[in-house]
Amino acid sequence: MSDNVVHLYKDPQPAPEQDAPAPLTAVPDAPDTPVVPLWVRSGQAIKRLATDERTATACRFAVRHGLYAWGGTRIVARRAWDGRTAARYERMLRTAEAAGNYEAATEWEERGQRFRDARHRRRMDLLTAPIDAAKGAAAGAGMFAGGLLLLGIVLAVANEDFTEIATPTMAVVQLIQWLVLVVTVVWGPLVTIGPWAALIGLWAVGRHQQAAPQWALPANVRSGEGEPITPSIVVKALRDLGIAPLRNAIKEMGDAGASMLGPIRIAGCGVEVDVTLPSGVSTDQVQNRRRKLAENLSRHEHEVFITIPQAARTVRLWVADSGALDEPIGPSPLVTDETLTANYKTGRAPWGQDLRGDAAALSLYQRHLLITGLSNQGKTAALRALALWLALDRTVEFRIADLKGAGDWAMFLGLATVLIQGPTDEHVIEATEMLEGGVREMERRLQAPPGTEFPPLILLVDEAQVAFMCPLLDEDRKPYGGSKATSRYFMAARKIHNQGRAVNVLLMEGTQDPTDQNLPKLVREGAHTRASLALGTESQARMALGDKAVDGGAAPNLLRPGLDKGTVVVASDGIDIPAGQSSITVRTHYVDTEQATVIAERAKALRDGVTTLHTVTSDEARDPLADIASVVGDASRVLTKDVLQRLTALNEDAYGKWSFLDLKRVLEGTGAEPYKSDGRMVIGRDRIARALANRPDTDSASAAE
Ligand SMILES: Nc1ncnc2c1ncn2[C@@H]1O[C@H](COP(=O)(O)OP(=O)(O)OP(=O)(O)O)[C@@H](O)[C@H]1O
Repeated sequence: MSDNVVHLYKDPQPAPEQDAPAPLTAVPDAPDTPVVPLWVRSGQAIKRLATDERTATACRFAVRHGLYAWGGTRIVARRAWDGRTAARYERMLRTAEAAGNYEAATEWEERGQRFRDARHRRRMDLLTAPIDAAKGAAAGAGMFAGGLLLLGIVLAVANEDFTEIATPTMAVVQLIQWLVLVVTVVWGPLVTIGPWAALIGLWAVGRHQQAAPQWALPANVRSGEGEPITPSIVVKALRDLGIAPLRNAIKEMGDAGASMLGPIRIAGCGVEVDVTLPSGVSTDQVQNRRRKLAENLSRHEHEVFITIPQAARTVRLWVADSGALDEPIGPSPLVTDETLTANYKTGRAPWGQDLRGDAAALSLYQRHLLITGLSNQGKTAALRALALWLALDRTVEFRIADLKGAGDWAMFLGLATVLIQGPTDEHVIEATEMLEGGVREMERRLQAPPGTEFPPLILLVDEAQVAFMCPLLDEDRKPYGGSKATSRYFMAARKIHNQGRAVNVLLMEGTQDPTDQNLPKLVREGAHTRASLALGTESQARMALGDKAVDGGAAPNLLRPGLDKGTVVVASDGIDIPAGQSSITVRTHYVDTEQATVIAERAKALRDGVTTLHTVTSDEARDPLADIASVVGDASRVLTKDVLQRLTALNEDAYGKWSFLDLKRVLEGTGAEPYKSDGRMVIGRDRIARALANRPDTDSASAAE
């Protein structure tokens, strides 16, 4: 019924909530907060006050300015003492002696002696000086009085007035009276102000010299951020290095410890200075304290490089301008200069900048290369930049195995003659066979008549540690990985290292996080150019670059993973390394994958068109399917073992190293794959014939795509 009722008034609005009487709730009394005793509260307040940053700043301010006055007094006193005594000569003499510079020591001794003689003469003169001074004063006073009298007489005669004789004398007397008056008026304030003025002078000297303890100095001075490197800062940093003989020798030298330093030269985004260490201090003692030295110079550890130049007992410090190393370097000439070409023999790959900011270019001519580093530090990018430059020389052939296979080398498709991409054991087998193919080519070249010119063949394996760690055995039970005399990858790499250089068959390897297992000693030492990005430990740095480079100051283990991406420490005779140094640090230009693809396209344009193999077949352009068909002959089926034997007999070079896997790989997808007959693997004549008849015109096994 209610549905039929039409109300004559609007729907009643619900009563506004505020009109409803608020429900009364009983609020309990706030619980009694326990009263903290006064002494605790006072203690807390004092603690808060004492630890407040503003209190610390105020204390520092007060102490600093107080000590400026005290420090200034010491400095002025010392200067006065130096000026009056032979202390300065003594100090310089000790400095020269401590530095082993006996010639300078003799000279300072002579100068000191001359100073003493002159001082002695002055002192002797002082004995007779009062009498001479009295005589001089008496004579002067007499002459002055006589002069005044004469002037008075002249005035008296001129004015015809006898009283004028005394006028000049009286004028002088009055002048003296005035002077006395002035002095008596000024003296009081002078006595009051004088000491304060002197104090302000001393304070100003102390302030100028920052003569207060380090902790009391203002924050910006304390941190030394951006502080330029001056001789005194370097000497102080060396003194506080914690090497007792060095500290003592510098103390002996006094302020002039700077004589240990050569000139401070601007070098790229930092400065460079040679330090000749006093006897008893060895260069490696300084090298081992790189972090402390950097901190003493108000720099981060990675901003200070210590190398050993040729001069004996000398270390060369390179100190970056604060933060300069974190600035990116510009793009690679490979990217910016579209007309750039390369010359394998005479050219150098523009790789980056050294720390001095000079272009760092690497010659790859007849040098095997090894680049290592922790994961994700820019190893592939650095290696690829070199390969891309080399690709701009159209005579260079590349065979590449990327055992990560994430597409970092994909742009070499159509540029490299072999491109293997992937991390599986199958890929390792292919990479090994690629290297063995390189060995065969090398051996062929070695047998050529002397003087034959060979085009460069670059065998490049990225993530080579995957190959060394591969546990797979071939059909002869020879391991692909490992570092035994039977290890196939290892032995192929060794052979190329031993003999490939002279015939331009070169191996370039990129590996990660080196250990003795994933980068055997013989392989690391076979590379002529060794480069390393950031590494974890010094022992890894030794593996990557060799003992000589590390002993000479190379320290990729001190690069900062993540922050120093693309920075490589290089030991090679293919790059300009300052005399006496064994390595150089290069900040490489980053060529990303997109840019790399563009450069690769340019390189392809220089070539007539290269067919890239994704698997490795024989060196000669043979037709394996046809060869298999021919060795199977009329028999309806032949054991795969026999097929392999017959293939070897047909062409030892092409098929001598073939295994069952090769046979299977070549026949895969053709419909003529090996199959089991009577429990043994065979190849069928009819199937092969069908496969031959049905195959497209181009051989799919070796087609580019
Ligand atoms: N020269 C460089 N300057 C700045 N950043 C770089 C440089 N080279 C590489 N990087 C950065 O480092 C990243 C990793 O580079 P890359 O793939 O070459 O390292 P990787 O050491 O080969 O890594 P992994 O071996 O772990 O695959 C790049 O994506 C890039 O961001």
